[in-house]
Amino acid sequence: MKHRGAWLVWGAGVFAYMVAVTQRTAFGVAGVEATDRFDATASVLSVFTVVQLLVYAGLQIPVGMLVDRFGPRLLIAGGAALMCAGQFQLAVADSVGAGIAGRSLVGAGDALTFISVLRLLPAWFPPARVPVLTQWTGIIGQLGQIASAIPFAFLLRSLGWSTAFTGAAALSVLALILSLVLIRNKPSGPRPAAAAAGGPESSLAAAWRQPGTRLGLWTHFTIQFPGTVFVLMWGYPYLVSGEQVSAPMASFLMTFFVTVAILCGPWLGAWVGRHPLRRSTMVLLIAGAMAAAWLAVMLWPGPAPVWLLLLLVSVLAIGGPGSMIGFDFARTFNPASRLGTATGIVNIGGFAASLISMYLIGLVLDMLYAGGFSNGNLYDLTSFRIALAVQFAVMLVGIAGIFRTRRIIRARMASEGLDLPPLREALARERQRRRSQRRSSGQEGTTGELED
Ligand SMILES: N[C@@H](Cc1c[nH]cn1)C(=O)NCC(=O)O
Repeated sequence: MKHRGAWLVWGAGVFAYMVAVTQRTAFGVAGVEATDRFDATASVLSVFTVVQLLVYAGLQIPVGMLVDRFGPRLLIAGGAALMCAGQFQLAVADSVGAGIAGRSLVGAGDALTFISVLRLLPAWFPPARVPVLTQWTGIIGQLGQIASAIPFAFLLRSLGWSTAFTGAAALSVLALILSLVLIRNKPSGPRPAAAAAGGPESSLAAAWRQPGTRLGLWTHFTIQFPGTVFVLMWGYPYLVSGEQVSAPMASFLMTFFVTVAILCGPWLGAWVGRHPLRRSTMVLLIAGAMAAAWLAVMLWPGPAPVWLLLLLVSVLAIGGPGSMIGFDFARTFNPASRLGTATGIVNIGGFAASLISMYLIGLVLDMLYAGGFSNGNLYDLTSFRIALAVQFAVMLVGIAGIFRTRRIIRARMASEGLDLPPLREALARERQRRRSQRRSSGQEGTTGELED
């Protein structure tokens, strides 16, 4: 049952997440100014991003356990406070060390936010609504990038570094106030399930032992990273220097990425709600589509045509909302008492895979350049394509993880008498269900045939 005030609680949580995404992405917009301010090279600047992501990923499990112990409200507010401190530190920083300290605080505050906001959903909304609302949380959060790309960038260019970062810090003060005023961990009334018995260690061990959590981790690992690597690091230089795309076209492709991610999120959420037993199949299909799109671009003789790049960007963009299926696994396979811990485990996947891939791609590019393969151009098209192909290896690791954990889950289901019908049979039943639904006009079906 949905509870009174649920939308306000969720709204404040989503606002806090959107602000976190703004803080996360603000530094990327300030690259040129940061080079001047810190007198730093490109590789030193990339340390800012890597440290921030490392802090974010490293804190996921402790934060998940803290959410289970103290509830989301305190953590969302704490996250906003840390990000405010981090952006203010950046506003006044004038050395690389001081700047990295600011980015670390931002990464820590960011780490506290997303899984805490997801933790609010099952407490306030009926289970059938949670997959779609999980997607909406992700989608609305991504709009935070627009706040850093437009108003923050405007402040930076017109009023300068310190004012822009102080303004960003002020945004987190607003998120802090709203979360303290509007967010409640759960509706008032009788206390639901008690906290995990046996303390934090056993909650972590129990969440990890649950193969559904690991299936979520491998899901997030496999399909979130190709898009993250593309948007956060290598996509723009690959398009402009490798594929010889003009700068405005590259920016258009990046914007197109966000648009596709926003458009397909609700559809994916609704699909997952209707076909919970086919979630991993959807994940594998998305992974296959990503690998096929990259392969087509890499094998294209010479620079790829724009239509193919649009196709690539669309498929990569589906990875963002697609990876949210990982959180759905965490939610449906774990009791509420350790949901934060399980969600934290899942959320490490995509960020770990992204960091590994970003590093390996840079390493291969450097090796090809040093070996004289790149014709004196670090970002030579063929070298770039070879370097980007390391993503296939990372993806294979993830797919192997999905198959392994899915096999364990299906074996457990079979031992409990829950046999999954073959996909072809399930699809035929689904078609049959749709036909009879159309015939009995006006009657709305709520469950899909694939659920049986
Ligand atoms: N998959 C992303 C969020 C997302 C949703 N739609 C597009 N991207 C994710 O896992 N986010 C975690 C975070 O902290 O932002």
